[in-house]
Amino acid sequence: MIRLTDLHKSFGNNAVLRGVDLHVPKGESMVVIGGSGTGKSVLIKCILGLITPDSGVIEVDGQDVTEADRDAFLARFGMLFQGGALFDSLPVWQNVAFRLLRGSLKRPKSEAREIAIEKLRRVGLSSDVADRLPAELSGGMQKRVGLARAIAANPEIIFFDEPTTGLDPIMAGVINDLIREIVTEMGATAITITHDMASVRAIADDVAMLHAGKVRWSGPVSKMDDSGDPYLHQFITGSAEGPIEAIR
Ligand SMILES: Nc1ncnc2c1ncn2[C@@H]1O[C@H](COP(=O)(O)OP(=O)(O)OP(=O)(O)O)[C@@H](O)[C@H]1O
Repeated sequence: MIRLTDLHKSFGNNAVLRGVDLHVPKGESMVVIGGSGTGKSVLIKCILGLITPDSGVIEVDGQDVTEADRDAFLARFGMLFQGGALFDSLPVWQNVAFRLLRGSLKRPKSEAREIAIEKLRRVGLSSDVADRLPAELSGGMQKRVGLARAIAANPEIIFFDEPTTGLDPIMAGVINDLIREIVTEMGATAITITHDMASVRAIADDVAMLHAGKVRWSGPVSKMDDSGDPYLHQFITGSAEGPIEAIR
């Protein structure tokens, strides 16, 4: 369970988060949407402790994250970064097993490799990909490798940052379906940031829309189309007409 209460964060006079409240129950898939610059990445970075909020409380399973042991806390998270963020000089399997080869999750090398190959298989990649370099793979394959890395240590909580950016619609659909399947089978709590409405519909149990520093609307994905909220409606229909300024 992740709970954010009255989270504030400014950079100079740019007040990005202005009282964000958000609750993600255990095992649920929450998708956060909102225009560019509304603070979606800042929100995730606050949860991970990469950015310190100015005020507000972040709890994971009822514990205030500022009181948690850092290593043990981070070991519970998996993250699929925007653009994959693979290490070019490391073979695919070492990218997948990155966190299993060092730090508190460290395993013997042969075991880490075995886990990497199993996770690669889970995302639809065969073992002969393991010793290739990321640059030798297509964008869709790299995204799968990033996904395999995110789940390598069986995290309880997974963040997906723009998981389909740069992929063609068919590959995006494949990645969306994989994310949904994996989150369900792992029983993980997931938070996804995306602009891709197809992703929202494929991945979300619940949706939260950030606007003007707050959660403008949140609710089950099934209620999104009939929310009656003009901001959400404009966003999901991609319309230039509506309360959200199209020029930013
Ligand atoms: N470390 C930082 N220092 C100063 N300003 C920052 C920092 N990180 C983010 N910001 C600002 O916070 C605002 C929100 O940024 P953020 O990256 O969270 O937006 P976003 O909603 O994820 O946007 P996008 O959809 O375009 O990725 C922006 O105005 C950005 O310039």
